[in-house]
Amino acid sequence: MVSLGLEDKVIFVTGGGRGIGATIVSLLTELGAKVAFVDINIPDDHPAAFATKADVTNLEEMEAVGKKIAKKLGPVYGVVANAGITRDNFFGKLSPADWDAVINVNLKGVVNTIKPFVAGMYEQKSGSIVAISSISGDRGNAGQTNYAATKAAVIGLVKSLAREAARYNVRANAIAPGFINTEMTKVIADNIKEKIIAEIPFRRFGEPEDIAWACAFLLSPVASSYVTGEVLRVNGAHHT
Ligand SMILES: CC(=O)CC(=O)SCCNC(=O)CCNC(=O)[C@H](O)C(C)(C)COP(=O)(O)OP(=O)(O)OC[C@H]1O[C@@H](n2cnc3c(N)ncnc32)[C@H](O)[C@@H]1OP(=O)(O)O
Repeated sequence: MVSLGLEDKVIFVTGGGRGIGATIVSLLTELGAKVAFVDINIPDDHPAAFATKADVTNLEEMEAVGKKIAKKLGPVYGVVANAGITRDNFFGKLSPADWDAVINVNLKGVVNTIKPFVAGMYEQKSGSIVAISSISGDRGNAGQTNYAATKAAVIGLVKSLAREAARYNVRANAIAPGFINTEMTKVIADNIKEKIIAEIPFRRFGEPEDIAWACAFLLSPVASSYVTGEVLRVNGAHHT
């Protein structure tokens, strides 16, 4: 029998209440990890070892959550910065508030998610950080200059952090999902969806499980111990 080596590893996920995050929480739990997550709403029927309401835009809240997780579940091995929002519109129509909201959650939120845990990981000389970027940060997407800017920024963050963290045996990677069937993509108008699907060789969106398995791979100290500073595209070859 082989294993991904995630049994009893404490892993923290943001935005774990629904969508891709909820699927990541379920899969990691099934793989034996002790999973903790935050979201702005917590569903009643989640499988995690610990869940609490918290806002990723608030560093103090995230630091308090970090302390609670360590106390309840033990030292954190893995962090998945998944929480994200969209405020789509064409560049000329995006308001300053649309920029601020997206930057606060998708970029500062990722910083606030990782920050409380790095010192502990460095001390343990073990850890894996995964940030959820996006195809929009990789190739751009009309209507998403704000979202794409934050998702590209996260790639720069992770690549730089990987270089800093390697000496402590801590890895940092990003996943760039393509269009995945979740609430976030459900709201795209049908005529736009058709155009997007026509560009995807598979002619369909991906599923949250596709991202959850990529995440399990990047967290695994067995499967990806020499992978760091990498961006794993999971997008059905929706590249250009
Ligand atoms: C990928 C992830 O990581 C997850 C996600 O974010 S999922 C959400 C992804 N978001 C998108 O793809 C943006 C989709 N676009 C929109 O929601 C809207 O177009 C908008 C809010 C940006 C603007 O709305 P609007 O001002 O009413 O303009 P709208 O009529 O929709 O679009 C104008 C034209 O641009 C096209 N268009 C808009 N966004 C497009 C896109 N992303 N790709 C291709 N074509 C697009 C429309 O089809 C339309 O074409 P026609 O004039 O030929 O009909």
